[in-house]
Amino acid sequence: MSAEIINGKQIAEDIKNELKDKVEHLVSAKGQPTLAVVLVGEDQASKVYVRNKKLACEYVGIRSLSYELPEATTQEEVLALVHELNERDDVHGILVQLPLPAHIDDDLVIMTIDPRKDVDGFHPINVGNLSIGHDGFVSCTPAGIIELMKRSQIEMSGKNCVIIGRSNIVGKPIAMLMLREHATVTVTHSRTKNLSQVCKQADILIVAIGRAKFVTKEFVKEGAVVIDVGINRDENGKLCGDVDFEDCVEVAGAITPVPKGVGPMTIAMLMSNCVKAYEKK
Ligand SMILES: Nc1nc2c(c(=O)[nH]1)N[C@@H](CN(C=O)c1ccc(C(=O)N[C@@H](CCC(=O)O)C(=O)O)cc1)CN2
Repeated sequence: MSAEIINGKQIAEDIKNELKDKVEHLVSAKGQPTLAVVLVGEDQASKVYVRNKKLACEYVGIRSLSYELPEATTQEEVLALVHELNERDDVHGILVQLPLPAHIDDDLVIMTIDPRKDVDGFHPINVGNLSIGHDGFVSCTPAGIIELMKRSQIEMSGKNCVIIGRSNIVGKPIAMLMLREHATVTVTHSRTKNLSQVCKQADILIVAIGRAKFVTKEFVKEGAVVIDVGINRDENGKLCGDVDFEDCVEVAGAITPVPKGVGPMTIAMLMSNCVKAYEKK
């Protein structure tokens, strides 16, 4: 039996179309929703993501203000820009693309963003709100995973969910969100014993470890939902996930591909957070 392949690209398009309609009706005396996009340095992947975010903004009807700064920009200069954007009434969301160059402290920059404009959901106040179940911005990749499952009619309540990876951007927030959906959650990492056996207990397996094709069919229970958050290059330079797709597709009940799985949802949820920031103002 072959798994259902979850089409993240199509679901992301649907979300952007819904947001476009909403923005058309929302735009008012408050002016156009506006996202400030800050990119520092020359990371090629980051440049692609930022370009795609700006294109998504244009599609949905969000104005984007672009700050593309050279690698040599100092931490103080980035912090000064964030302070300036915090103060501006016509800026509703601030996005600082990660990773920042090594001489800039990511955490300090994130903590400087006004939590009400933190559309990435990385600020400790938003992370705290998520963990106690209060309203706030939820980081885009984990929010996208939940939306992907909801729109694919995947039941989460009461299911056994195993997450591989404990990063602040994906592993920890997706654990909180799966708890919110009433799943039983296990977070695994590099020191977890018998990893493949733990994963094989999962009804829903979420993989975010950044190792190309790490998860093979030995990790997957027959019929399980497999969500692949990885973006890697294989030995031939081809884009691939953390899951060995060809191997797992025969065992899983549903699976996300890479590309066109979770990735596009990250950008759709960023758009959703921008509209939310605008509505809240
Ligand atoms: N400030 C942030 N920085 C980073 C985030 C983030 O959410 N906020 N996440 C990642 C990168 N990322 C968004 O910024 C991101 C990654 C991948 C995709 C995506 O659509 N991927 C495509 C493939 C694209 C390709 O060809 O390379 C897919 O999976 O289909 C979107 C956004 C780190 N930094």
